[in-house]
Amino acid sequence: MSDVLTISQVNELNYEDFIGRFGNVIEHCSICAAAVWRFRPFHDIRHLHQAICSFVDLLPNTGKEGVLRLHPDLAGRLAELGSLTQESSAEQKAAGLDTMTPEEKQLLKDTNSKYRDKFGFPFVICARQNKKEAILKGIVERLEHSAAEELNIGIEEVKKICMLRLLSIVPDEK
Ligand SMILES: NC(=O)N[C@H]1NC(=O)NC1=O
Repeated sequence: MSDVLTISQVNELNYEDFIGRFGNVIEHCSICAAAVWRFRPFHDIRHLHQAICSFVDLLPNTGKEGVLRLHPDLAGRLAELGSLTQESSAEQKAAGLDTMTPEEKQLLKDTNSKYRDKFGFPFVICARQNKKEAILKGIVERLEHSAAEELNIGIEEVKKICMLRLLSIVPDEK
């Protein structure tokens, strides 16, 4: 199978192959792809994205928190151990998180811990749409929010990450 797919090829995938290709468009959360397979045929990649987002939106808050918890910290332990998923590793690199100074790294680590202590889930941001400076600024600002606000913002970021992961598998035909 080629690296990228057309939407017609997506619509022809059996369940196992669909999960094989889309199981990680939401980090470590293959249930999102499993839940939407029944909605084939998809008109285009946006339609598939919409189906996944609707499934996520229907989760209770505990489920949404769970989705956030499945995300690795940016420049955290898993990154240091080289144990990130391929997708997450590429995204963190795209943001320049692999080229942070020791001071920037420590600041992000400390702020990530504060964030997790306050909200009970990790700070999630679409790394492909933000450079390291914006991420460091963003986390400090978002620490001031309420848990309800952060749950919403975090889930919206997950949806952006999902769209970019989908587009890397099924480039936009327009
Ligand atoms: N914590 C966090 O935001 N992680 C994610 N963000 C992103 O773009 N990829 C991730 O794994």
